[in-house]
Amino acid sequence: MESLQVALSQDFFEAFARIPRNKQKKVNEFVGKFRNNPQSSGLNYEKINDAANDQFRSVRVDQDYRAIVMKPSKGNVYLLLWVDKHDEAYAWARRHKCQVNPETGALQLYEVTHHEAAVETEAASEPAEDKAESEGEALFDLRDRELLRLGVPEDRLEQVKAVTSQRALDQMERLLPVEAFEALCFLAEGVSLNEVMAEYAVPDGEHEVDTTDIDAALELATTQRRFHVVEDEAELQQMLEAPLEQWRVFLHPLQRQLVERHWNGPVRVLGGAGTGKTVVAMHRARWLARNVLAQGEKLLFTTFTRNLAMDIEANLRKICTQEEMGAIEVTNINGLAHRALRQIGHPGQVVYPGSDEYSKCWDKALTQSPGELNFPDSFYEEEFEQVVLTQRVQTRQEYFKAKRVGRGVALSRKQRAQIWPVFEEMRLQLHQNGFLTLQDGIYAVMDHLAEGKGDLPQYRCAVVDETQDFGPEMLQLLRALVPEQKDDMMLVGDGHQRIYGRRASLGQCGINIRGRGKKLRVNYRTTEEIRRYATAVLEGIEVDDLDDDQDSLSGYRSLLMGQKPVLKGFSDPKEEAEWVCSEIQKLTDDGMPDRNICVVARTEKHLKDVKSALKEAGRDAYPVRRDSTENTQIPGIRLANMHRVKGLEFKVVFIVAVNQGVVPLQVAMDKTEDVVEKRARDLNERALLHVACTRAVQGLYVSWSGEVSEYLRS
Ligand SMILES: Nc1ncnc2c1ncn2[C@@H]1O[C@H](COP(=O)(O)OP(=O)(O)OP(=O)(O)O)[C@@H](O)[C@H]1O
Repeated sequence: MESLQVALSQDFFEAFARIPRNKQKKVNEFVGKFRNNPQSSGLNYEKINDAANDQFRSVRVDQDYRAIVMKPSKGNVYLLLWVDKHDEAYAWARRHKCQVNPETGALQLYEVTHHEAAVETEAASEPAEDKAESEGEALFDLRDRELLRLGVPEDRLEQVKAVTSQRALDQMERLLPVEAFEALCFLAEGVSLNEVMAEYAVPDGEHEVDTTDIDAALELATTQRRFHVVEDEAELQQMLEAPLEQWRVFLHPLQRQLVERHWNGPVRVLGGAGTGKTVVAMHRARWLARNVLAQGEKLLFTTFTRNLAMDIEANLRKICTQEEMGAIEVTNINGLAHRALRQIGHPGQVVYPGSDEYSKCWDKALTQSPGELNFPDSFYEEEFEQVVLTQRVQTRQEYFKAKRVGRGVALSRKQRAQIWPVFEEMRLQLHQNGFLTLQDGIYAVMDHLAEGKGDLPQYRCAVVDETQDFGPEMLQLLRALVPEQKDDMMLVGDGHQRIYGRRASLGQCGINIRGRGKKLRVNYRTTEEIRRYATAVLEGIEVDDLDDDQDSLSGYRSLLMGQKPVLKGFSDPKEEAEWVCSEIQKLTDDGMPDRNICVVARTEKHLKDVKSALKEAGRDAYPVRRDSTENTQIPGIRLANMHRVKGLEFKVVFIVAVNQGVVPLQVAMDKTEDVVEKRARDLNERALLHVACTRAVQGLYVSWSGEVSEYLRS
């Protein structure tokens, strides 16, 4: 007998997540039975009168619940589409269509009748300005053929051609298959037809589609973003245990294209906040472990921040087998450098700028500064970090030749000679105290590797998240640890989220991406309203593409719609803190678990008033830590500074104290007098606010007391 297969739809998991726990157990048993034998006579298939698709059947889960199943006329795959209470399940079946698109070959699921009525009513109550807009020109100047190739079903062509505004398009969301809606959204956002066609359309006239062949449809990446053929019982159980963690199985076709193929060298993945870069990186690591690593070979998965590395390791465990995990090493880049230094037996202790030890060395070094030049102390520190350390300058002669691109003050040869003693003294101080900077530490490791002593692990592949924050020496270290070859590296990042350090170019660090890579455009995390607000914070700012070009934040789209961010100013911080508490109270009264709420400020100090107000209100609150994973199960409001929330997400985010002088942080800005450096810091500060805003999934509250931050004034 031909073996039977079961594919579960993404919608099924959403429906499953919504039903009560005791019923989930029943559904779980049912799914197990169904998967073992979808044709089992005990399953009571019932035809649904008036269903838009005559292959839809309802199947009894228990007395109250029914699952909606598609029983194909041909082939050996059964589709499990929905689960709900009896009447609701039937209503769902009457409202949806599931069929293979004759043009694209993808299996599509979309609404038929319910929302058509809704669209009419909503159109009748459109605000005046939208009505005016909707009487205007058609939004899409496309031929039927192009629309069909983008996956618009034939029976929707006329409606799509009649769309005259973004709002009218938004209202069609459920009436269109997701891929077609997404493609139209990008066109409406101004992404060029060529780009959208390249990413979404089927090649013209390339293949014949058999609309009854569900097996073939399930092979397509477009189908796989919404349907998954379950491999085994263990996978099914994992999926049902965390039905909302859909990233584990349902990849966007663009994500899948990046993950499941061989690349001829390093590949770069760009994408704004929340576009699923980390998800791509994790799936890539699994794919490499399965398809590329030979016995005994290792993969390095590295990030900039420590807590993100820990989160990633915990998530990788959810999608990888133990054996695969055994070949994957997850660590943040500083941790990797520290360990390598120990392994090569380097006696130095790494010290970081801002630490007491480092500052003491500087106090001594600055005694050598030539008074006649009148440079501020900050100038020397910046010059040391950005020129001397970055270019490994050891001698006065080397300093004469060093490139000073990006420094605000030009220096003559004579001036270089005058200031060199400061750096010489700094190196001496560090050395005498047994200290070394991270950069020097990394270079020591690279020297060791270059000598070929063979006592440091090398990796077959590396997957890198948060690449935008890696300094040049870190990228060079990666290059040294991972020999150049096919499938050697994947680097994901977003220059708009650079909150540490400065720009480094992959190419200039020996990582040649040569056009390999893609940009992810669909924001999976935040609502469109929050995404737009967070993008506006960076308006007019130029950001690099991690290599030698520019990147931009246009051409993105979130598919979730929601409330506009709430913005509110107060005359003093106590009032602001009370407001935050009362808004939190409203949210928790409405059923939002407090663990899903995070209050963020530029620094810990600016969380003080909210902390006391929460305490007075008898609420649990605890800080997001640098060195632990974010355990989403522990109750309590989360508190964090802006740096700490990078890479995380919360249902609701409150950003407090967005005051003039705090955002951007005046003390950080005042530390430099160099104009170029000031601009770089301003960018980092804006990026911090952008990062904080983009952590919010459905609710964003931004507040201030006294004068509002200049970043919010426009
Ligand atoms: N294919 C997918 N299906 C469902 N959810 C997804 C998918 N891809 C990503 N997500 C979800 O979207 C959210 C953002 O994903 P992720 O953290 O990978 O984005 P990112 O681009 O790395 O974000 P950031 O740069 O802001 O840290 C997460 O909740 C993730 O689970």
